[in-house]
Amino acid sequence: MKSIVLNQIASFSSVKIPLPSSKSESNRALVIDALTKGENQLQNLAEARDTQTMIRLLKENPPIFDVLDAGTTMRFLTAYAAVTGQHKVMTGTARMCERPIGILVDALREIGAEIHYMNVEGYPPLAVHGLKEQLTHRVKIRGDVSSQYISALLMIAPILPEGLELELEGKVGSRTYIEMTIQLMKSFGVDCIWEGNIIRVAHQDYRPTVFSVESDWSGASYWFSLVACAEKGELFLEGLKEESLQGDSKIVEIMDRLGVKTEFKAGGVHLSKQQVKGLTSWDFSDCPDLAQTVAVCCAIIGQKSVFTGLESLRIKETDRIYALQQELAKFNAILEETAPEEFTVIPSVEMPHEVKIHTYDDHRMAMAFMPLMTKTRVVIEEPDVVNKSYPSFWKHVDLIR
Ligand SMILES: O=C(O)C1=C[C@@H](OP(=O)(O)O)[C@@H](O)[C@H](O)C1
Ligand SMILES: C=C(OP(=O)(O)O)C(=O)O
Repeated sequence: MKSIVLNQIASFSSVKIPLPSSKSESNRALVIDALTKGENQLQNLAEARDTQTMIRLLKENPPIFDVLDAGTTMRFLTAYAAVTGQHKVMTGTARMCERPIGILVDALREIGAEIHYMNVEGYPPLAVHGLKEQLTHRVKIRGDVSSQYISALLMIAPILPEGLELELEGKVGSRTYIEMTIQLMKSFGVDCIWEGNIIRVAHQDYRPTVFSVESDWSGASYWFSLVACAEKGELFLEGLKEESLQGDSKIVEIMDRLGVKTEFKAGGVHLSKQQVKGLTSWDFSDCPDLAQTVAVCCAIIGQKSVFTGLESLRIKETDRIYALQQELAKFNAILEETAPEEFTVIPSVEMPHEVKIHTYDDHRMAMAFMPLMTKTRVVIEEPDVVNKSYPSFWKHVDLIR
């Protein structure tokens, strides 16, 4: 599909949204399942392309692991191939081959894996020749580029004959995703000890487990934003629970400030409108995937706000800072770098009659701009990008229209 047209709709009545499952939880459960040779029962796995790609590669076990544009699949399967002693080529889309992986490769090489860059040093494609012998159980690793390298190493750590001790250096971004990995490993019977900047994992066995994946809080964020932007409207988001492994559940707190009341009920959450309390600033270090949702929401509802912790956005599916700046400008809003690594959202003062949003091969660009339909007619280009994490997204948008 070339584009999708969202006609203006300022209000809607009560609608139920059957949220998809989390791709982050699914991809961790799948790697752990593969490491335990599939003795688990995994329920509610995500429909996300990133998860379906993981399932297919693990099942078919081709010599080339083409992960497409899935960051977790690339990072987790590189570590998986290394620890299981396999010869694999790891590759993906052109953009995936621009997303750094050197920090993970260095750590795996120190542990004893043989890995070669096939094109550019520090980036996929890679030729992985698995580990023959563990050379060390102590590795230092930078925490400020991607937490996925740390999660990848943690999940293979109990399989290593000597276990693993990771020393995290510098600022640790996306910390909640590391916590998610540790919690998930615990569900499968493995203990990690995290003290200060050291995480220790002894050699131990994963225990066969029945594991059910939760609904996706990152996907839920677009619906929170829709309620914040609408004149009137209520939503019921199915499957979300108050206690979650996902750091993106922070959206409840953020949206409480932007005019959304959240009530946890049996079977999900009920969202309704409340008075805007104001959001003067927010640090997105622990929830980078929420930044686009919240930036667009602030720009629409007239909330000037200062955002920090956006460093990792430049190396995701696209340069998300650049993409946001370009697309917000189309309805006269600004994302301005007001200090090093500090960005201010300056809301729209005048809304055009139609806005055409370019999506930059980034699912979150398409979904974050959907709530703009409460103010004007929106055309979203290449809407199928949502398949990466939320293939049923536009079907769910149709429930509102
Ligand atoms: O571990 C995960 O499941 C993820 C970690 C985050 O990436 P970084 O650690 O690279 O910030 C996040 O942006 C991504 O969508 C999913
Ligand atoms: C950054 C994302 O995913 P990944 O890094 O796994 O490609 C995302 O889903 O927003």
